[in-house]
Amino acid sequence: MTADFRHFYQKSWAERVAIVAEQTQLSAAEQALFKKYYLPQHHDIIENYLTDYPLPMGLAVNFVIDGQAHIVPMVTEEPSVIAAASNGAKIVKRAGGFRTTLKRREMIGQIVLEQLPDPQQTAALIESHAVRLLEVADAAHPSLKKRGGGARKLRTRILGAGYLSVDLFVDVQAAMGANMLNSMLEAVAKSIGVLTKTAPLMSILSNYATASLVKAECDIPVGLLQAGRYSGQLVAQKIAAASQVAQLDPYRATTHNKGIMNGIDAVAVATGNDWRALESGAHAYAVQAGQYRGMSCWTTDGQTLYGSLELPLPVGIVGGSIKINELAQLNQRLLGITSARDLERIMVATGLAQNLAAVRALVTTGIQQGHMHLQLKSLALAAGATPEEVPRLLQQLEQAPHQDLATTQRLIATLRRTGSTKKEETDD
Ligand SMILES: CC(C)(COP(=O)([O-])OP(=O)([O-])OC[C@H]1O[C@@H](n2cnc3c(N)ncnc32)[C@H](O)[C@@H]1OP(=O)([O-])[O-])[C@@H](O)C(=O)NCCC(=O)NCCSC(=O)C[C@@](C)(O)CC(=O)[O-]
Ligand SMILES: NC(=O)C1=CN([C@@H]2O[C@H](COP(=O)(O)OP(=O)(O)OC[C@H]3O[C@@H](n4cnc5c(N)ncnc54)[C@H](OP(=O)(O)O)[C@@H]3O)[C@@H](O)[C@H]2O)C=CC1
Repeated sequence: MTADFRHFYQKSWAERVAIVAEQTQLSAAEQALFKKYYLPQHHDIIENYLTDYPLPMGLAVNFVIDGQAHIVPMVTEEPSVIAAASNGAKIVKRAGGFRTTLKRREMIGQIVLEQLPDPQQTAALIESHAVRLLEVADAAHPSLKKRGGGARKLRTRILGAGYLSVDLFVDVQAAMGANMLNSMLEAVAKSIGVLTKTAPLMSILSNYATASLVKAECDIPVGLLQAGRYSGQLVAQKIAAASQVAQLDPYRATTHNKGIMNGIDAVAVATGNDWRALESGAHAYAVQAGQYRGMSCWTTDGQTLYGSLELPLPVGIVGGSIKINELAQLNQRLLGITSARDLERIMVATGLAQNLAAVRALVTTGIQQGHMHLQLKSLALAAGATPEEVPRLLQQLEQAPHQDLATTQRLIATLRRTGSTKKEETDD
């Protein structure tokens, strides 16, 4: 790289493409990709914008949540995620659907004070001015109060080593609220600075959104879980056992939780929400009593499988880039939602459906049968197959002793040479 990237952000789009093309020796065809996915309005969303990056969007079906039927748009690059969510949702639908509970929806922000000789005294001083400080918070973003939201509570926590966290709880209404809350926190921090005669270290929302918890539950008669040669009762026992392992072992819990986030992240992206915020909050919440554990819990009494998942899911239906993302808007219509609370309920149910399908597959056929069957399409495309060649290749790949790139490339070569993959079949 020899180019000077100073003020790169002030260059026009064509200038940026020319610089990148020269620096990395891009062909005309490669540069054309930037144009293919370019959306002018996205210059205003991120910095140094070059192009869009397409991800597939599909629909998970069969969801019944609190008595309402839903289709769930999901954006994901991973095969079998949407099939699995639909599969889990179908089982729960037959059992009457998911129930959800959402008690409150507030975001928490922190103002951290440092080097305090007597944190307890500072905490008491701040708490004695709580009413005034809540007014300062509301004045920093008055439209929120007009909408029925606003600052609700102030709490102090002594962190040790001379640090004190002042936590502000805010009802952010239909938004995720990070920016609104940050503005409020910075205003309150100034007042606290004057009050305590110390300059706060920092002010920022916390993604550990414990005041935005939502829970999904389901009760499944074991007969609905039967899979191949496994009775429903046995499948229920094995799912409960897998759930227990995820409570005991962080190695398993991490994968168990990845399966849950397969669903939640895909809905977060489809609705224009900040999936990094959800990921960090969800994993932090999975650390109970000092150990990282499975986020969901499955138990059985031999007749019914009981499932539950509780997570902090601070999402919005306005704010951030949601209003300027046409597909995020359209997806709210597909979901049939008009509030952030509705979106939280659907997301937590999607996580539980996803988890049910994955764990049921793990304890019966194994994950590869269903997952690899769908993954093979990606493998065929990655090996260079045309969409027209994929169906014939899949038939052959299903039979092949090794479902890998080299085998797939050999099958494609044979198909193109002979019009059939038969020869490769005998070669292998
Ligand atoms: C893949 C299935 C669903 C097949 O399962 P199956 O038994 O062949 O499905 P089925 O024929 O009984 O169909 C049941 C329903 O599943 C859906 N379904 C079924 N097939 C499709 C398809 N092709 N496309 C779209 N939807 C599909 C569809 O809704 C269908 O209902 P129907 O439409 O027939 O009324 C099943 O094996 C499964 O759920 N597997 C789990 C796959 C999974 O979790 N994938 C995620 C990637 S692996 C991972 O990242 C997470 C993990 C596994 O590590 C987490 C963990 O360890 O806990
Ligand atoms: N740690 C983190 O997670 C951080 C995340 N972020 C980012 O912050 C963004 C989210 O912040 P957020 O404050 O939600 O977004 P915005 O800054 O966009 O604020 C919300 C906007 O929605 C408008 N609005 C319209 N109707 C409503 C309603 N009914 N309820 C509430 N607001 C309404 C508000 O209008 P009005 O102005 O009239 O009130 C405001 O303009 C995300 O992009 C996230 O990635 C930023 C910093 C840190």
